[in-house]
Amino acid sequence: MQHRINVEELTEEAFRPFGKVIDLPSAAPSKTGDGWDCWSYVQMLDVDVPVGAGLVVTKEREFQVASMERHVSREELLLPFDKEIIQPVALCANIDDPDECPDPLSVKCFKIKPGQAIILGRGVWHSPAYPVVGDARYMFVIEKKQDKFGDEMIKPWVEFKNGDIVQFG
Ligand SMILES: NC(=O)N[C@@H](O)C(=O)O
Repeated sequence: MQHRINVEELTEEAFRPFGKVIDLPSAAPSKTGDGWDCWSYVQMLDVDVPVGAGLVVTKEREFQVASMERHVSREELLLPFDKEIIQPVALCANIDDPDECPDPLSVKCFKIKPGQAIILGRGVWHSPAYPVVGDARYMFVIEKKQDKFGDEMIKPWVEFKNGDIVQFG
């Protein structure tokens, strides 16, 4: 079955079931200087071992997703470099179930603009992000450790229940 959903703007409230949002706070900066304002800490990444960074060049392609991965033991910070990206996510129903499949009915797609970032919660299903237009580059930061169900395998992708497909736009 095919499902069709709209891409949503990234807001703290809409993204809450999937993790945390990093964006400029409306509150006054905690530090300022000559020509700069600083807010810290705007968000926390919960880790217990060193983190590593990965880079993805994501290429223009059809807006549809059939499978996702998840990291049940680790949060993941993710941010676009140069251009807007779209991040599909799905709810984690049971973080202790190694055989869980992502539920296509829980999928949401969020637009992340340069200057914004997300921290995916542990176990939250996600596909690689998509570029809005053309090709784009994004970075992710995650603990360098084995995940509980071994999602460092070569092929961590799990198809949606019943082989469903989610299209977005
Ligand atoms: N988010 C993304 O594109 N990739 C990471 O989740 C990863 O583990 O490779």
